[in-house]
Amino acid sequence: MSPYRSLTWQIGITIPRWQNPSAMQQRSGDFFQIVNHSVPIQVLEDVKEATHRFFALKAEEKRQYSKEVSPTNNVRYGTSFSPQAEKALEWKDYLSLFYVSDDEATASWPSVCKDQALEFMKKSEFVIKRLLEALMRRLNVKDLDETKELLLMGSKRINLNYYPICPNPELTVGVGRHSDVSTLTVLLQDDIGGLYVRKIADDSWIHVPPVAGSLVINIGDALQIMSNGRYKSIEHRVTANGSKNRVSIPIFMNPRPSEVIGPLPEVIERGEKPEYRQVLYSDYVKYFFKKAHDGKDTVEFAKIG
Ligand SMILES: COc1cc(/C=C/C(=O)SCCNC(=O)CCNC(=O)[C@H](O)C(C)(C)COP(=O)(O)OP(=O)(O)OC[C@H]2O[C@@H](n3cnc4c(N)ncnc43)[C@H](O)[C@@H]2OP(=O)(O)O)ccc1O
Ligand SMILES: O=C(O)CCC(=O)C(=O)O
Ligand SMILES: [Fe+2]
Repeated sequence: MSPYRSLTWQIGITIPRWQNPSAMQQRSGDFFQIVNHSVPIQVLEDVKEATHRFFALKAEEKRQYSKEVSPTNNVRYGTSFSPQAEKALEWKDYLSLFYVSDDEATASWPSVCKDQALEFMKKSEFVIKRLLEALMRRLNVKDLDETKELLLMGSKRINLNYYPICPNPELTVGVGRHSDVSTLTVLLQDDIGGLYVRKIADDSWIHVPPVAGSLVINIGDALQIMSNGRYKSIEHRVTANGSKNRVSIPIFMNPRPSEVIGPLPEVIERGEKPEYRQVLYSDYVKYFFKKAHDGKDTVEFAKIG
């Protein structure tokens, strides 16, 4: 049994103590969806609405947050993933908001969406911590103390993704195949569909059906590295849609950029061979953003041998 499978079992029995039972709604490989997660449904609805509101702004209003002119690196509006490196652009616009503090967010995030984005982040923290605690227990890490908490979730980023109707959806993608560079990603999708995850066993793709009120949980590369490969970040992609606009809102929980990450001491203390070297997290993220989406290749950056 993979550690992740037993984690999903663990969550199934742990969640009744935080909120309600029936946490596990859908699960496929290393992705799963949770319901009864304690984030109020209204908060989810509000942030989806706020996302539509931001992308409905006039082009010149949105453009003031683009990389070229945004007064802060913490707010970035753009198209596709890494346009300078891509042969063809992805059919997606995004607003990426890096969390520094409530005051900074209030001062610099766009007013049409900042309250709703902040509220979604804050209300998700409880479930994220419980998930990380459960994941850590399987790695022999008993306590999520302050140092571990900073290592796992010392920096947070929320993206508002907008996938406009595409006239020729078969000719492009919404998001190319990739794994997230986060520790853990909590993703809210709307009811349109189009997110697929890759099944490790046979290389096939599984659609992640929208489930009302659910959150998709996705393990990222940072946790793959810290768990010495016991947890695997999952490859995923999004198709373009020929008839409907779609939004999704991922919250990426990350190590701080200045953190050096590698297999956790608790994982390798019994002589297990480290599969990954120690890497500065900001170097890892810069490497990710430098190239077009390329499946799970980013993690090779940290692989030994
Ligand atoms: C957009 O489609 C996406 C996005 C994603 C995103 C996933 C994540 O964000 S996971 C969490 C990432 N980790 C962090 O945010 C950690 C904290 N941040 C940092 O450490 C730094 O911001 C940095 C990422 C290391 C970059 O900092 P800096 O050294 O100041 O360099 P920059 O000039 O700002 O950026 C370098 C290069 O990367 C591009 N870039 C940076 N941030 C983003 C962003 N949020 N979204 C898109 N691109 C970004 C930036 O444009 C620069 O490119 P140049 O061409 O200008 O060199 C997952 C999947 C998707 O499809
Ligand atoms: O839109 C989605 O469902 C997924 C988006 C995604 O993978 C990302 O932003 O990293
Ligand atoms: Fe992703």
